[in-house]
Order: sequence, then C-alpha cells, then structure tokens
Amino acid sequence: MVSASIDYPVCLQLRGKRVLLIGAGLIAESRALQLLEAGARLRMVAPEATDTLRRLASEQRLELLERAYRPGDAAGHALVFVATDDRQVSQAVAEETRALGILLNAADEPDLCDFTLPSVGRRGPITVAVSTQGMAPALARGLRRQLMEHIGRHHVWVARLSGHFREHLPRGAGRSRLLKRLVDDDICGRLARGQRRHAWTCIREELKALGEKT
Ligand SMILES: C[C@@]1(CC(=O)O)C2=NC(=C\c3[nH]c(c(CCC(=O)O)c3CC(=O)O)Cc3[nH]c(c(CC(=O)O)c3CCC(=O)O)/C=C3\N/C(=C\2)[C@@H](CCC(=O)O)[C@]3(C)CC(=O)O)/[C@H]1CCC(=O)O
Ligand SMILES: NC(=O)c1ccc[n+]([C@@H]2O[C@H](COP(=O)([O-])OP(=O)(O)OC[C@H]3O[C@@H](n4cnc5c(N)ncnc54)[C@H](O)[C@@H]3O)[C@@H](O)[C@H]2O)c1
Repeated sequence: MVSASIDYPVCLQLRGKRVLLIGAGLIAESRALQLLEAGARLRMVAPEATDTLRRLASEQRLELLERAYRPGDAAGHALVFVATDDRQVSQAVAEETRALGILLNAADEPDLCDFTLPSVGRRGPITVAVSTQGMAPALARGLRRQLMEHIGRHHVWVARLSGHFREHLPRGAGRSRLLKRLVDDDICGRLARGQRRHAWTCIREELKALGEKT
C-alpha cells in the first residue's frame, strides 16, 4: 500500500565529499559556512559573490567559479544546492541533477527540492533539527530556539562521556546498563541540579560493577 509520503531525516557525513553550491549571495553564504563546518569540498558557481565568500575563496577554503551556471556543472558532486534569485536557473539545475540522480536543495523552492533544510541548533555534539515538511519555516525556527533552551551543559557533558565509554568499553549488557544509567535521573538529572559529586559516585559504582564482571 502506498501512503502519502513524509520526509525522511538523516545526518549526513560530508567530510571530503564534493558539494556544489550555485549562487553566492547571502543565502548561499549561510549554506556555504555550514557546509564548510561539515568538512565538505565546496565548489561555488555565481557571477557575483559576497565579500565573505570571495575571502574564503582567496584563502582556498572553497573554490569559486565567477560565472553563470552551465549544464554539466553538477557532474561528479555528491550533493547540489542552488540559491540564486532566478527560478529558471533552479529549474535547469533540477533537470540536470534529476538526470544524474544527484540530490538537490533549491532554496525556497520546495517543488524542486529532493531534500529541504531543517532549522538547526547545536550544542557540542548535540544537534536539534526542526522541520515542518516545508509548511512553516518560521515556526521551525521558533521551535528550534525553544528546544535549544532545554539543552544544558550537562547534556553535552553526558553525550561526550557516553561517546568516550562507547569507544573504550566493550559492547555488552554491562556497558548498555552504564550508558542507560548515564542519561537517567541518577546521573544526568543530578548533573542538571548541580550535584556533581553524587553523579560521579554513581558512575564509579557502575564502572566498578562492570570491571568485576569482566
Ligand atoms: C528552516 C530554514 C533552514 C534554512 O534555510 O537554513 C528554512 N527556511 C528558513 C527560514 C525562513 N524561510 C522563509 C521565512 C519567512 C517566513 C515564511 O515565509 O514562512 C523564514 C523565517 C525566517 O527567516 O525567520 C521563507 C520561505 N522558505 C521557504 C519558502 C517557499 C515556500 O514555502 O514555498 C519561503 C517563502 C518565500 C516567499 O514567499 O517569498 C521554503 C523552505 N525553507 C526551508 C528552510 C525549507 C522548509 C523547512 C521546513 O520544513 O520547515 C524550504 C521548503 C526549502 C529550503 O529552503 O530548504 C530557515 C530557518 C533558519 C533558522 O533557523 O534561523
Ligand atoms: N531558505 C531561506 O531561509 C531563504 C530566505 C530568504 C531568501 N531565500 C531564497 O534564496 C534565494 C537566494 O537569495 P539571496 O538573498 O542569497 O539572493 P542574492 O540576490 O543575494 O544572490 C543571488 C545570487 O545568485 C547568483 N546568480 C544569479 N544568476 C545566476 C546564474 N545564472 N548562475 C549562477 N548564479 C547566479 C548571483 O550572482 C548571486 O550570487 C532566493 O530565491 C530567495 O528567495 C531563502
């Protein structure tokens, strides 16, 4: 049975991947900064670019081709973004990316998008992303801001510690127990209330129990 489709969210690993961004105005600039943070190998194509994008190009942080988009530009890229002020450009890019099977985001043109961008907030390794399936970007932004207020320093600390344990402790029931306890009220809750010593006592007990079993 086919039902009405809903969005499928993912967190992409873009380190070292070739990404094409067409347009180099203010919207493209904000996309570019996020893509560079994610480690993408970024090529931009636009006749006019912002000062910041020009500077990044002169520092070789990205490649900037100062000309209009041409069919053939998309080849060899893992993802393509278009953010120009000309719908015809977006349509031409969409034709090319569809033919090549490359996923496209067209700023403000949901009908041409293979994926849309959620409103994103970050704290350490924690990412909050809110999407409204294209219905209300301003609501996505407002909700993201509200949700971010609930992410505290203790969450970042617990996330990092969990990452450390997952890297260094062998998989198994003991490790799962420790990782679950890390996020429950005993530890995460105590950290939120500033009771660091109690939290550490629980962690030590769990590690000791784990050590005795292995
Ligand atoms: C979340 C965010 C991410 C980002 O862009 O980085 C994003 N838009 C943001 C803000 C924003 N955009 C607009 C307003 C003015 C209020 C309004 O018009 O509603 C505000 C609010 C503001 O600026 O405060 C205008 C707008 N946007 C789209 C249309 C076209 C249409 O809906 O048809 C129009 C009307 C244009 C017009 O009529 O002129 C379309 C899209 N915008 C999307 C993402 C995708 C759907 C996301 C979702 O599912 O929620 C989608 C489908 C495609 C895409 O671009 O990927 C970013 C928040 C950044 C932050 O967190 O700060
Ligand atoms: N999603 C959002 O949050 C959001 C918010 C505001 C605007 N937008 C949309 O994003 C788009 C870009 O907005 P902006 O403010 O950055 O525009 P802008 O006018 O600042 O920049 C447009 C860019 O497109 C380039 N361009 C024009 N024709 C081109 C071509 N043939 N080939 C390659 N590049 C070309 C220009 O050189 C320039 O770099 C608009 O469609 C706007 O509606 C999205």
